[in-house]
Amino acid sequence: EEQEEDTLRELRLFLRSVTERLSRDRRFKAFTKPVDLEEVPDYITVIQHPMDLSTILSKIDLHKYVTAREFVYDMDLIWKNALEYNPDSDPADRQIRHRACALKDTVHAIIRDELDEDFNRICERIRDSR
Ligand SMILES: COC(=O)N1C[C@@H]2C[C@@H]3O[C@]2(Cc2nccnc23)C1
Repeated sequence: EEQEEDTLRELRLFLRSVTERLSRDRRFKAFTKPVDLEEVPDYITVIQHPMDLSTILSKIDLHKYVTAREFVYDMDLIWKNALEYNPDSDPADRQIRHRACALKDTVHAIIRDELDEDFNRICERIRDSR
């Protein structure tokens, strides 16, 4: 009903604010757009489910997320993909893995600090009812 749409609208506002904050952080530049599959042709053979911040922003606007849990699942894809595709000891791989870990810790800290538990439970009940 209308109250549910009000709740989901508020969730989208929160998820956009988190995603835009992360997109402005210079540490996360490599995560802002999809990896270019023409520049990196083997990427799609290694990573089955690519994800990036611009794709998450598009999914928010397409109403793909009804809970923060689904949003965090896609955020976790970003840093897990980076750890998987960049495993080597060379400085470039180490730098992107460090940034991937920073992304993971930042996302989880923002959700812990800024997502109200009762609001989250209302979103989860909406999802379970659908
Ligand atoms: C999230 O970003 C990544 O996992 N990567 C891995 C790719 C390998 C390396 O860096 C990336 C893009 C790139 N493009 C051209 C040549 N080499 C590279 C970004």
